[in-house]
Amino acid sequence: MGSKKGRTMVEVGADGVAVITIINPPVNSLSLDVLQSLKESFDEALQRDDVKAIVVAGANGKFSGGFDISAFGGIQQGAVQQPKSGYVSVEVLTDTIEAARKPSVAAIDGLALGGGLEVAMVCHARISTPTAQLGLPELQLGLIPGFGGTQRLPRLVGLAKSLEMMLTSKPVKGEEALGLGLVDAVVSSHELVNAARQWALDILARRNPWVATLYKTDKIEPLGEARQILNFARAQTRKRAPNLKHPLVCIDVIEEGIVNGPKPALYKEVEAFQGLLKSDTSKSLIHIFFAQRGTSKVPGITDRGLVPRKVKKVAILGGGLMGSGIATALLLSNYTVILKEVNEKFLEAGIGRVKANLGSRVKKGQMTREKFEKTMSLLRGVLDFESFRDVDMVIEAVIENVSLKQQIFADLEKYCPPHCILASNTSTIDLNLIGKWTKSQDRIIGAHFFSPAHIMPLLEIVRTEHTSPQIIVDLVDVGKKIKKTPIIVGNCTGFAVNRMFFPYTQAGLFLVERGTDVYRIDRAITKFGMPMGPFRLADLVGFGVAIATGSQFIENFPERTYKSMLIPIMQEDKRAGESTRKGFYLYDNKRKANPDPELKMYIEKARSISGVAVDPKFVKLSEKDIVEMIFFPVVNEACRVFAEGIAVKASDIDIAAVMGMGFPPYRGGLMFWADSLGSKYIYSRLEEWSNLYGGFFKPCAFLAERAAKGAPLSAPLEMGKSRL
Ligand SMILES: C[C@H](O)CC(=O)SCCNC(=O)CCNC(=O)[C@H](O)C(C)(C)COP(=O)(O)OP(=O)(O)OC[C@H]1O[C@@H](n2cnc3c(N)ncnc32)[C@H](O)[C@@H]1OP(=O)(O)O
Repeated sequence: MGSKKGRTMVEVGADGVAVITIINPPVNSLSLDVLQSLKESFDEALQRDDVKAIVVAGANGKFSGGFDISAFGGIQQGAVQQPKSGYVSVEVLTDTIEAARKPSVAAIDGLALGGGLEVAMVCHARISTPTAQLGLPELQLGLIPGFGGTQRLPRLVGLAKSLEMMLTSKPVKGEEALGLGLVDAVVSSHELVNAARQWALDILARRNPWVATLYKTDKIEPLGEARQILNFARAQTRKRAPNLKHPLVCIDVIEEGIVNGPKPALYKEVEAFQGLLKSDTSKSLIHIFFAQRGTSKVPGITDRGLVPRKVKKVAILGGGLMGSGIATALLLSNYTVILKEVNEKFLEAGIGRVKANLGSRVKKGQMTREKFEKTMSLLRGVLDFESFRDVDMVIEAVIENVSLKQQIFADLEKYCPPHCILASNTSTIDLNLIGKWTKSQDRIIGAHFFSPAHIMPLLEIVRTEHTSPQIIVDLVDVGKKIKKTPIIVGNCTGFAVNRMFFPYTQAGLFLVERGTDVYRIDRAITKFGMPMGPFRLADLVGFGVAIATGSQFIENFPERTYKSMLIPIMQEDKRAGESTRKGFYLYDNKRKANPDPELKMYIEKARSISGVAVDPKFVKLSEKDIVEMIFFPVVNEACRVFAEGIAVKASDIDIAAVMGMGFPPYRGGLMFWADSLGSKYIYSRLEEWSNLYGGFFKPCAFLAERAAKGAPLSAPLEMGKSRL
């Protein structure tokens, strides 16, 4: 027998209250061992004559983060034996705890998520702290609540609110939970367990109600109204997430409880849960959950026991779109920020942008006026380097000009203290080149944000062969503090995300020149699950940027660049994308994109420059073929990024694709999705296209090798092959 994963503990006080504590660090997840132990603890408490009432709590200030997600993999593969269907939900939670002759109260601090909240909801009352987070985020994992949550949450907070909580996976905090009726009282952390004990005794004395949540009816709407709410939620879900089935399954299970009663619905819930656990969607989303947490674990860097140093004051060079966005992100996490510009006018504009970013939060009610003023007071604008003498980190965010950046880094070395992290937000330029005139190569690092920097969740941290591990660990820590998911990548043109984006646009241009309709391509790609197809994206980014970054790629990877003149021709005609209100689409006042019949003219011109003719096969290309011809070149590039050691793990590429490109998480990220199709298949298609249409499609050596072995693309590289 392997060692047990977590347990519960029972302590009986002189007041006759048994406190059952869930202990399974770090988040007290409900492993099968914890659940078994919970059942035994309850059996003990219910049998003992000296126990009158029960409190359930979690160790170390966290109630429970829910079912143990790391056990799902084993269950999916059949390697872990599960208890029989309905055992936990019905036999343990409903028939043992909720139906007990002794009252129980949940004492909730920290987290009560998923199965954690479901355990709390079978108790006869709940007390929480104001900061506790309560929610059912199972849908985020492609699942539905499986321990009765679909039945009990609606009965506590009403149908509409419970649907919102489940469909968005968003938790509520203590005070809101109190207002909703999800908890019965809110008290401070140090009073929590005693308040829960007293509440339990008061239930016993009938001073507080003894509620079996499953049979509560006062919050559920009458059948007709309930059906309306459910149908509305169905329609919205179909519109918002047309590729996902599990939200609809969730709504069906909730409806079952309203129509046929909650007890039979508990069995339907379990059955649906187990079915969904086998789905590709849940496998993909669970993969993403762990991949996201794995990005900050880099062998040789984060396993050395280095402690991140404290970064308090950060200087940013350049108050343009990127610089002001980065400043906003830092300010929002209470960093002191110095913004440097070259003249008063630019400085004022930069500070104005930060103000506007924060101001829009005030408008949306996400920030109080007072907090806004306080946050703005952390920002100081400057025109020279004098105040750089005590900064802990600098982020350079000026235009992409090599000699300008070289000069700046030489200056930084002079003015900044020796411990200061010297970061550049460049998206394409080699960091070694940027730091060429300094002796500080070991503290130069890339901090590549995505626009808008205060909103996009990804931060590419670029290390060179000189960057010291301490500097990397420091920047990862700052990244996490400003709520970004950091991925650590090697130094090259375009790093991970832009290297993948490049063939995305290029493949689109290739198809269009051969006769596939621009709008059909974008539609097929958005149907696949991308937020935007390649052409709508090019409009958003703007043709100026697209051409500038494109030229970096042409220079560095000429053999695999598809050279189309379509974008430059349009740019010349003052169509430069959304900012000029014309690009591949026409834009109205409300930023709505409409097809433009004039586009044909430009396409014909580009076609004749490339010397290609319309091919009827491409005019009628199926949606599946469009998706594959756009994404297989992207997979091919991702394989290079992996094989070159630019990304350390395939799962980092998955996160880069999901958070940097908007690749649908329910497909598990780019490499995970590619593996679901198989390396052989992808290789054979690219090989076929490469023979027909040239080097742009040529499968790389890594892909060829994996295909020949029938090996997954995501399998780790052999040791020692990585460049870094
Ligand atoms: C039958 C039931 O209905 C089914 C379920 O309950 S499904 C599970 C529902 N619960 C969830 O989805 C919650 C998932 N967890 C989270 O959202 C977040 O981890 C959290 C809000 C709990 C904590 O966030 P945060 O403090 O940022 O820490 P985070 O890095 O995410 O997690 C800390 C560690 O706990 C692990 N962890 C978190 N929740 C876990 C869970 N439910 N099971 C197993 N491990 C979990 C993480 O993998 C991470 O491990 P690591 O340190 O080895 O990387």
